[in-house]
Amino acid sequence: MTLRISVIGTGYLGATHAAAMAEFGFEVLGLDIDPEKIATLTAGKVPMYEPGLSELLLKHVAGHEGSTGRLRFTTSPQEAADFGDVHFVCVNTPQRKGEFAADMSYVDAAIDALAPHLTRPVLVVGKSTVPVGSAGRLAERLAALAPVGEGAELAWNPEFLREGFAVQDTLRPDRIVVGARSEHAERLLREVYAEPIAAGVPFLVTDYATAELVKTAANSFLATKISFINAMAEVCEAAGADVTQLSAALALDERIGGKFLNSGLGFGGGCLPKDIRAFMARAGELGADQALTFLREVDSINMRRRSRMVELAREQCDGGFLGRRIAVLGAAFKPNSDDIRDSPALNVAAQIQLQGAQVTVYDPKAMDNARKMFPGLAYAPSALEAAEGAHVVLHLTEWQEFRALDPAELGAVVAERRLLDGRNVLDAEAWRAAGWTYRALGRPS
Ligand SMILES: NC(=O)c1ccc[n+]([C@@H]2O[C@H](COP(=O)([O-])OP(=O)(O)OC[C@H]3O[C@@H](n4cnc5c(N)ncnc54)[C@H](O)[C@@H]3O)[C@@H](O)[C@H]2O)c1
Ligand SMILES: O=c1ccn([C@@H]2O[C@H](COP(=O)(O)OP(=O)(O)O[C@H]3O[C@H](CO)[C@@H](O)[C@H](O)[C@H]3O)[C@@H](O)[C@H]2O)c(=O)[nH]1
Repeated sequence: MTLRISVIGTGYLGATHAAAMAEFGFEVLGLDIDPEKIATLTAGKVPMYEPGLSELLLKHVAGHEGSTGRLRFTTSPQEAADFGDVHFVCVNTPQRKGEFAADMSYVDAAIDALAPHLTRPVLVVGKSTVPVGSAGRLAERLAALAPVGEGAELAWNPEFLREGFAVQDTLRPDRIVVGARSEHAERLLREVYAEPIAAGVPFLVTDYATAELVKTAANSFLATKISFINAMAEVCEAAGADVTQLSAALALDERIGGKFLNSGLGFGGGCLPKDIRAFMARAGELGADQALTFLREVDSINMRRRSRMVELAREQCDGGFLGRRIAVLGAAFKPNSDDIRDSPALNVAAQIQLQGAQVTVYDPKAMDNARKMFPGLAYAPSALEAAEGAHVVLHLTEWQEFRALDPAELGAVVAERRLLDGRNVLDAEAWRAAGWTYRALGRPS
């Protein structure tokens, strides 16, 4: 009999994971505490923007014409407990308010809601990003609360998907890492991931702590690489050098590589910033804080990008924002996503608005989320309309749509042709040729 899988938490990670499990051929039940999200998913709609996810959902959500019917959703933990042989925990682990540490209350609540209904042996698999040591603690909590006791086993299987590529990263990840305490758990997860394993995806089995650490170490490395190139951008700016040429040259060294070496406004989102901070906090608890002091620097370099961009915008406004109109292109923390969690673009927009400018934002997909979180900013339905009457245009999220903008067309509607490229991807020469002042972080003016 094929495995039945429940996915607890159907946000960016869980909704994609649930659809991918259905694509692998399993019967899947998604569980969330948010009834609106569950209603949307049940209607075959994706509550966020993630390329390819809508198609995958419609292919599998029960009750839709032509669907396999393998994917359903619920708000009842008891239904999920009765249904699943394997339960994936995909709930949020945000940064605690006013602290660096991760807020584990959602993971704890998910286990507490599921466990009392577990009356037969099952495998609970953590996918959320958690501080090292959490899996050991949760395994005990689970066995203590489940009527089946240690028959409710825990494994840890961190997730490495990138937003914007979530579907392909879930169906064919670079690697599958599993922290497991028994051969039974390993066997079940090999069955779950039989398809990617058959396609050659490496399947690594470790203890709990190592599996948890692979995740936080990977995100720390990625964040460090971005902050490294942004630190170089600061030096380039001081020395009159060009960081884009520098990174292109570094990238040709195969040992360094060009991925995650794009300088600009730095990293944001619901993962890298909070994950490096939670990692530092956890290392401190473990007495290993010295090992990660460099991450403090990685974080500060990253946050300095945002203030430097505000400064550069002020310089372009001849020293003062009062009464100036600023157009901000981009609100999502990265292109191909509507996610605005810790978005560098919106952080810069809000700072500039606070300092007296009139800021108008446009983003291809993140407008609704941005409006909810930053109701004080103005929004326009297109890049062209956002730019109307602007004294400075800020390009802060590198959507393909912005690369295709016509500098002459935009030039016709702005008050002044001043462009700040926060992502170092626009064609400086083309903009300058159309009469624009083009400035970017870490590049000569
Ligand atoms: N977003 C990503 O790209 C990504 C990638 C890898 C890992 N992660 C990690 O995965 C976890 C989830 O991230 P996300 O971006 O999907 O978050 P999210 O906020 O989009 O989704 C979390 C979902 O869990 C639900 N939830 C909260 N408590 C619940 C409970 N007790 N029972 C059922 N549902 C509950 C919420 O309502 C929400 O829908 C985090 O730990 C994150 O660090 C995220
Ligand atoms: O060269 C680069 C690459 C990225 N970024 C920025 O870094 C942030 C994060 O980008 P990315 O890592 O692509 O997005 P996420 O979807 O947040 O994915 C990261 O966080 C996830 C959640 O933990 C992990 O699963 C992924 O492996 C990890 O890449 C964004 O603001 C990007 O604009 C740069 O500034 N320069």
